[in-house]
Amino acid sequence: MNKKLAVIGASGHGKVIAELAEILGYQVTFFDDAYPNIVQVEHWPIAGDFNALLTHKTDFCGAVVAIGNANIRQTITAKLQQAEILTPTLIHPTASVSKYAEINSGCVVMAGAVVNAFSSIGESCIINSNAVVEHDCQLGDFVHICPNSALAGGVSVGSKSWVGIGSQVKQLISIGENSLIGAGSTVIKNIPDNVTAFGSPAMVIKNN
Ligand SMILES: CC(=O)SCCNC(=O)CCNC(=O)[C@H](O)C(C)(C)COP(=O)(O)OP(=O)(O)OC[C@H]1O[C@@H](n2cnc3c(N)ncnc32)[C@H](O)[C@@H]1OP(=O)(O)O
Repeated sequence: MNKKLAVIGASGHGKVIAELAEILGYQVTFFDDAYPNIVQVEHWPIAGDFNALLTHKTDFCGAVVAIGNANIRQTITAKLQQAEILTPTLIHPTASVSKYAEINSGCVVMAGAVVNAFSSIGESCIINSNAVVEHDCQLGDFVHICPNSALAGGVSVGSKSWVGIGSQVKQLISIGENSLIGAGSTVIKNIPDNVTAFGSPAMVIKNN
């Protein structure tokens, strides 16, 4: 079986994904639009830009978008789907994912993360190292739950929102779409769409 996986984005996040993919038995090839200005990331060569991947797509069993920016992740994911390139979900062996949870395609679930029963994770989400998504949470597409953040039971997070590192969200809270929760926040009231909020308790600071 072809286990050659394209990783798009030669970033720090890309390096973590590359190692995760290797742990899962894939052979990693990077693609990045900075090519040919950048031809290598650590010991991994960069094979070309995104168009090069499209040209050689039949060489690969799929691709992972290793880009933190949700809008860019969304755009590239759409192009991959248009090109009929599969976007597998990668789950680290030390992550704990309930058999009753649903995780859509293109997600990465990093080391030590927990996704508990009856939670639903949208497309191309990042559940980062040691993040906790408790029972009955609903995450839209392209969400990022940063390292060491915890969503209590029944929390919803709208598409393209970002919960910053080391934050916690009280049970049944709703965070809107395209919103950003700053690092180290405690969210105890609902957060609307398109805002940045931070602090303990988290307050809306600005419109995005
Ligand atoms: C594997 C990984 O690396 S995953 C990435 C993890 N990274 C994160 O989670 C980062 C999340 N980002 C943040 O927390 C950012 O600080 C943001 C987005 C909330 C704000 O960023 P900016 O809009 O650039 O704000 P800026 O840095 O200019 O700060 C503005 C003010 O808010 C304060 N502030 C910024 N972030 C926070 C925060 N999280 N909590 C409390 N205060 C904050 C600053 O101290 C500053 O205060 P001052 O005006 O009194 O000096």
